[in-house]
Amino acid sequence: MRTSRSAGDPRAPEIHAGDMNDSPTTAIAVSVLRKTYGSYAAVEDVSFDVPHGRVVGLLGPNGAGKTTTMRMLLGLARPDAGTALLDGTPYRELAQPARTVGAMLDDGGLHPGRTARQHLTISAAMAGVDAARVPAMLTETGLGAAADRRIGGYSLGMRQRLALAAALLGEPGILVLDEPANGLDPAGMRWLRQRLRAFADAGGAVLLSSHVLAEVSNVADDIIVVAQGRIVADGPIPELTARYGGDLESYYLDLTAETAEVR
Ligand SMILES: Nc1ncnc2c1ncn2[C@@H]1O[C@H](COP(=O)(O)OP(=O)(O)OP(=O)(O)O)[C@@H](O)[C@H]1O
Repeated sequence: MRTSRSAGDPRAPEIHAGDMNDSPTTAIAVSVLRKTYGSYAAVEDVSFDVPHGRVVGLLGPNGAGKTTTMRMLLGLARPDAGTALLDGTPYRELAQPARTVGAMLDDGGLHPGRTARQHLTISAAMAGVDAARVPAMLTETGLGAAADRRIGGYSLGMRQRLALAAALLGEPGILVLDEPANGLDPAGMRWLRQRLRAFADAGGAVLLSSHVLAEVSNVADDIIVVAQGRIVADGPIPELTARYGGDLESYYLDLTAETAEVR
């Protein structure tokens, strides 16, 4: 279970300490995480947990600290303080990272001169995953027909599909996805929504960031809202938005109105 749930006043901070137990139901445990760039605090005392079986949307204005939080979770940025654990272990200490967590950040280091098939085959080898999964992932993400074309000629949505295929390659139990729906066509969005739902229903945990609130409403169970590096709300969408008739956009815009200015 998550550590803190409170509908309360939607403007009231709902900050809570992360649950540091290593219960097998806790997929992601972030505790008092902090990251500064010079004297600038991009992430300040951020704590939350994501249990297995849930899809959690990480929301916040531009520059709020979402990507920085995900980068620390994935061992790509070193926290100044705090911990970020995946199934109880920091990313850098995972024995087989690709089997624990699938990630989609930025463009995932896609090489324009390679084909999607080559990219996934190399990714599989690096992750210690059976390359036999590659054709299935290409088909599942709708890239079968484009698999042998160079990535340099791919559209944004095609690159997103490929990044998702790479994230799913190791059959991980956790997904950390930064703006996964960005550029996807309606069929791609529906596929993603259904795939993430099925993933969570089978016991997987998903943390995804998005600015498309309607899409988050459709796919996520819970949301975490960050503003200016701090968590300002955390809980199930129906509870948090009850006073807004379930309208996530109205709730979110009200909550973040005072922090809408990009830092
Ligand atoms: N390497 C860096 N050096 C300096 N500042 C950085 C660096 N990375 C991030 N920041 C700053 O930290 C803050 C948080 O950035 P971050 O990318 O985490 O925001 P975000 O919530 O993901 O935003 P967006 O919705 O626009 O993607 C921003 O003000 C950003 O400029």
